[in-house]
Amino acid sequence: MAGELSCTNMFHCLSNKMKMGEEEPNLLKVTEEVSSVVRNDDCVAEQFQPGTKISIELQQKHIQELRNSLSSVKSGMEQLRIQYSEDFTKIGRQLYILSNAASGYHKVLEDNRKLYNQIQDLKGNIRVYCRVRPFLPGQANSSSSVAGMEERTITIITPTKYGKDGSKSFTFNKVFGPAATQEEVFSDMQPLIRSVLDGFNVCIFAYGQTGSGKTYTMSGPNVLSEKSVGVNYRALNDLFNLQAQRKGTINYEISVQMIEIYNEQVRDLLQDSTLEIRNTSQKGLAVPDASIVPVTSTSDVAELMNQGQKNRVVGSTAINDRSSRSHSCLTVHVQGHDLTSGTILRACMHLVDLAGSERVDKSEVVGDRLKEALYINKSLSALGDVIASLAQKNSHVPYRNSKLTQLLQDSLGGQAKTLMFVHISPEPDVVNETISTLKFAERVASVELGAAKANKEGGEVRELKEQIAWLKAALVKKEGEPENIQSTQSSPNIYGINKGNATPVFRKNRQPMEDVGNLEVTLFQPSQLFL
Ligand SMILES: Nc1ncnc2c1ncn2[C@@H]1O[C@H](COP(=O)(O)OP(=O)(O)OP(=O)(O)O)[C@@H](O)[C@H]1O
Repeated sequence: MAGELSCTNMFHCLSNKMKMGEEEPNLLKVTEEVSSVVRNDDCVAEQFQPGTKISIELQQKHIQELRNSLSSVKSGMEQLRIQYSEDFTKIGRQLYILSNAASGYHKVLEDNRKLYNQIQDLKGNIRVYCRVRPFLPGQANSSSSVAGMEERTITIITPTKYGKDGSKSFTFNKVFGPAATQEEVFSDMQPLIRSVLDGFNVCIFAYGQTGSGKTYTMSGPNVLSEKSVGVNYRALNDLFNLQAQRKGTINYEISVQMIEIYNEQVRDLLQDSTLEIRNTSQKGLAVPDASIVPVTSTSDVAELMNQGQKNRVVGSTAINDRSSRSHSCLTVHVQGHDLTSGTILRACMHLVDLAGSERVDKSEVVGDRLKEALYINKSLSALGDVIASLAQKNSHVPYRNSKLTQLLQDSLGGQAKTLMFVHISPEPDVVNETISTLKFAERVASVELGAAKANKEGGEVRELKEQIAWLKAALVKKEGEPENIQSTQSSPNIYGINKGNATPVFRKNRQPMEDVGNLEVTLFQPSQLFL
């Protein structure tokens, strides 16, 4: 009886373990346990009477059957194990091949992207990125005017025409959907932003109708967090990091200006005063009178941005409470001195948040607000005209038609790298605005400006240019001072050495040189002339 129990228990135990799929070492252990029970049962059988003997024999028969099935299970398991291990090896090999193919595919994609960007760089196309704003909290988001999005294409459901709905697709350098994060957006434009440290002028401008997310992209939402800060903060932060990394090879000085164009008046946001745009591209400063403040950390920048934001003209329209009725521009000036080659570079980056591009009738405005809207429309259409004449490669480009185009002149027609960030709202009731925005953006994308050039020059070229400039200046000064001819002949003062109260030929600081473009020239020391 004891044998029967232990055998049955063992059988259950064995089958349970097999059901549970325990590993083979366990199975072998169980097998040994069963065998030992069976051996014990054999001994027990000899001690019983004939009646019980039959049942013992029966049990022994069962046990034998069990043994047989156990050994067939064992060999089955062994075969399974071999089969599994072969399958695993095969799967491993296939996974290896697949992962190689996948990484190759990603590399090809990455190479394609780089090549595409290089072609863009060579042609100097204005890059155009498109961003779709998500529906805002509390808005019904059952239907969107965006029918589909791919990496570079966006499809919009066009309004019913002649009784049937249609769709229209637009292709740009990159399309960001409503779920795109600030980090994703920034990381895509990061290489462009970084090129300012290599001497390229950069311009990024946010375009779109009121409330489509321009300020969100450039600065961030009203309440800022590390995750939600926009391009402006991230760009400066990135430049500071690079500045620190390159310390020892290149010394960079970074400074910022913040201006606003409101009703065709240029205002300094860091001083709250009115200014003029001047054609002073040689100095790299479109608005030389605006305060230019050196910055060394993100907290400096945050402080300045707060100050600038307070001075911004913010109105309220029927479309968006937080609507800004002016174009704002944060300009980052960078000057670098390569400590090994002596090269000096100077570049600037305009980060522009344009005023809303919606039509006047949509804004339901009158009085001052109407005046603002008209100015905005005027400057944006001047921007459109400039873009159109650049696209047609006209000899005359009407930059002077608005303050905005005057400000962006160097970035649009010069040798800058330009990115337009076009924003659209997903609501179907503004689809006409969305389509006209995207059409404008498509035209911008077709403009080829020619390859951008870095504003840097090697030490030797710079020195030669400095010498020429210095000699020219000395000549002009001598020509204007005939009474000094005698004294100059007897005691040459062509180095501009200050004699008594006479004004020195050069001022103490750096002197801009016309033909050096953005380069700022270090004061030429007379003693260097004959070195
Ligand atoms: N990508 C986004 N994710 C979340 N909220 C967004 C996004 N884009 C915009 N918003 C929100 O939408 C509202 C309008 O955005 P924003 O003020 O940036 O528009 P705008 O185009 O700058 O308008 P304006 O022309 O008036 O300056 C804000 O509340 C903003 O926080």
